[in-house]
Amino acid sequence: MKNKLLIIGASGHGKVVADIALNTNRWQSISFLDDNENLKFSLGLAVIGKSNEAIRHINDFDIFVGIGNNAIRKKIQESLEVEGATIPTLIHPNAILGGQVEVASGTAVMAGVVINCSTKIGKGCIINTGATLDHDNIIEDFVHISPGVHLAGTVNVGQGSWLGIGSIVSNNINVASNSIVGAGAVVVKDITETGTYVGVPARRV
Ligand SMILES: CC(=O)SCCNC(=O)CCNC(=O)[C@H](O)C(C)(C)COP(=O)(O)OP(=O)(O)OC[C@H]1O[C@@H](n2cnc3c(N)ncnc32)[C@H](O)[C@@H]1OP(=O)(O)O
Repeated sequence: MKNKLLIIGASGHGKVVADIALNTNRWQSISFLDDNENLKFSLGLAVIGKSNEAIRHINDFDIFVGIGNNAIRKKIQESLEVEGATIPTLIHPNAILGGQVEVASGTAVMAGVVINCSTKIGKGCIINTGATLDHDNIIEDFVHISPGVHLAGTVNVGQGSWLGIGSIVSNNINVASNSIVGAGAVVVKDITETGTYVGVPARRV
């Protein structure tokens, strides 16, 4: 671990990521890279360059991808991994994690999240504000669990999926990779085909 953190992406999601980092008191300095040339500061922290300049900072900074889009976050994190960047996990001090919970690198766990025991979260995920993930869940890499989502026990969410705000997944359900579950949807059956699912009960659109 280094004493400086660089966050790629200084807009909404990047700011929340920075806010977690500030709350952990792990880094002496935190700054951003962002492609918006007009953005000089975000959350009072300096934007020091563009996202394609990350590699040159690898020896001096831990680097975290603060971009909400799953596919873009995956692409950038994987290129950083190839270059040997140190990619931390960011867990808000007011998140509650049970026993034998694993959270991989590049994943952000926001304030108010509860993750119950024996759940595994992959790399580059977003576990957003106030979401609850119960026991024995498996969340694969580069998933976004939006604010206020509730996952019951033994739910598997495939790589790259996005569960929209306030959605619910019942127990023992599998969600196929790269699926989208709409805001407020309730998933009561396995999602076996990648697609967009909305409503109560959730149906493909
Ligand atoms: C901190 C943060 O901000 S994290 C981000 C949180 N944001 C979210 O979670 C947003 C989640 N997004 C959604 O729910 C979106 O509506 C999506 C992704 C499911 C669909 O978006 P799009 O692909 O643009 O679909 P579109 O808006 O064209 O809707 C298609 C149809 O599905 C319906 N629909 C869309 N979303 C939903 C939903 N959540 N529930 C029920 N019906 C829906 C629309 O009304 C429309 O129906 P119609 O054809 O009869 O008019």
